[in-house]
Amino acid sequence: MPHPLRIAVLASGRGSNLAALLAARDRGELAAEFVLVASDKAQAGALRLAEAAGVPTLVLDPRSYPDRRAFDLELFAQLAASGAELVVLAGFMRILDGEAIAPWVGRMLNIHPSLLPKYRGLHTHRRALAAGDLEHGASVHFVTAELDGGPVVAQATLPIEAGEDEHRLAQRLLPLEHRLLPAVVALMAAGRLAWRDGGPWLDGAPLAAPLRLGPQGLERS
Ligand SMILES: Nc1nc2c(c(=O)[nH]1)N[C@@H](CN(C=O)c1ccc(C(=O)N[C@@H](CCC(=O)O)C(=O)O)cc1)CN2
Ligand SMILES: NCC(=O)N[C@@H]1O[C@H](COP(=O)([O-])[O-])[C@@H](O)[C@H]1O
Repeated sequence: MPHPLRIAVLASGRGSNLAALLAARDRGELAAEFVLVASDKAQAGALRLAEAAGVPTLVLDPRSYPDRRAFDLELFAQLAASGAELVVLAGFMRILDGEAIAPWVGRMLNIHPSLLPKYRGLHTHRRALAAGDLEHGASVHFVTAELDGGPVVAQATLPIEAGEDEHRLAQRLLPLEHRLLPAVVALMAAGRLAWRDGGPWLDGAPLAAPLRLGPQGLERS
């Protein structure tokens, strides 16, 4: 029996995606040990969730560093020291320096609230509504230096409802995120999803297209 995957989570906000990961672990659906939750925001709700779950926490204040790269290099030095084998960005709101993350490409995932490659960056729900899109969704992708440009592993979609605003759309998307992210991380923990030859492989073969979140879980598209 392989050891549980050692996971560190970076979060800047409320931490509902962290909570979903912890819950999946507690249900026996995710063979993981959470070794650290780190944030750039001392008031992040994710830190309170981690403390309540007995997970070590770390806060680094960007204002204490001379520049972004110095902050990121320290952050990832701390992640390495934690023994993390996988880093999950769960609402982490800083663009990361390419040099700092280079050793972690293939070992870092992000959940992004859009159907990538549409709407990289911020304000995704607002942009989907402004574009008149009929559907929206979330993507889990490997993190690379290119912002939200790494290979997409899986996506979840939902129809956009007439007249809804960005806050309602965001709230309706969250439950799908809370299923999507743990399902992908569980594939990593089970050794089924891996990074080889510069891209994602699933069950021993290159992942040709993102998986889709269906009623029964992740499905090949
Ligand atoms: N090098 C990479 N860094 C990050 C990635 C990535 O794929 N490559 N993913 C993002 C997560 N993210 C969207 O999913 C995202 C987070 C933050 C921003 C952004 O513009 N941040 C601003 C500050 C915004 C704020 O403080 O409200 C900034 O860093 O200047 C865009 C997309 C995480 N990092
Ligand atoms: N660009 C990154 C980004 O916008 N991520 C989004 O931030 C929210 C965090 O919520 P949480 O703190 O409750 O998990 C989530 O909706 C996540 O997709």
